[in-house]
Amino acid sequence: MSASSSGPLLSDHVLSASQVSKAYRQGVWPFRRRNQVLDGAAVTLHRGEVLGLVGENGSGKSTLMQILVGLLTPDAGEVDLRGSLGYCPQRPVVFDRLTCDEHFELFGVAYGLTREERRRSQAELYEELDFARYAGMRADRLSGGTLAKLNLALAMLPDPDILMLDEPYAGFDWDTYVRFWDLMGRRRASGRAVLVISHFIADEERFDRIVQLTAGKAVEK
Ligand SMILES: Nc1ncnc2c1ncn2[C@@H]1O[C@H](COP(=O)(O)OP(=O)(O)OP(=O)(O)O)[C@@H](O)[C@H]1O
Repeated sequence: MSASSSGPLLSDHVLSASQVSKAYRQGVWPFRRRNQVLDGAAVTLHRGEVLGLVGENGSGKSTLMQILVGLLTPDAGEVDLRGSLGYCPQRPVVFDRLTCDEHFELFGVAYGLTREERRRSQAELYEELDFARYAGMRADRLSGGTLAKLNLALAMLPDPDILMLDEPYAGFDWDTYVRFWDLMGRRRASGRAVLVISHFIADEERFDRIVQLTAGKAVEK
């Protein structure tokens, strides 16, 4: 696998993955078996595109996304990333005892943002996702929906070129769901790209394109 995160956006695609294969090995001998989850999957994401990744439960959507962001090594395949990346995992990775504000501070340092950049982006995200009133609350006291907002906001904090979201709005109420799509619309308009794993049929018209994972391959719908 080769994964690069290089330089200016010279071509239209910000992400291109081809021939991606991954099998999980399960059980112990003599009952050991291979679960071939991805079998030569390919996906391309362009500037200013909001792409939906759909498929049945267990079809390998999260596995593919983890490979695309570099968290998981595939058995075979190439991933070419062109630009900065933000990733929102299906299960929020947060620190129970830290408040929302403290998460922004910590992630701001990790992303290499200046204090001013981080403060500006943080204030916008509180406003856009409407959760400023929880700024001082610890993560382990947040409701599921507010935790999902924090998870999304942390991925968006550095305003990345490519945003990868694994079922980001499972816990959102309707108002937040609408705000979410407004935000994605603005990213599209500014030439940023988004890949979203979704289960909602109702979302389909909101995507520019949809790729479906079936039998380990990604097929355009
Ligand atoms: N770490 C792992 N070890 C072994 N098997 C795994 C592991 N992670 C996922 N799997 C298996 O790989 C298959 C694909 O899982 P994955 O989570 O990628 O699917 P998904 O399409 O995202 O599912 P869902 O829609 O339920 O979120 C499933 O059969 C799952 O049990």
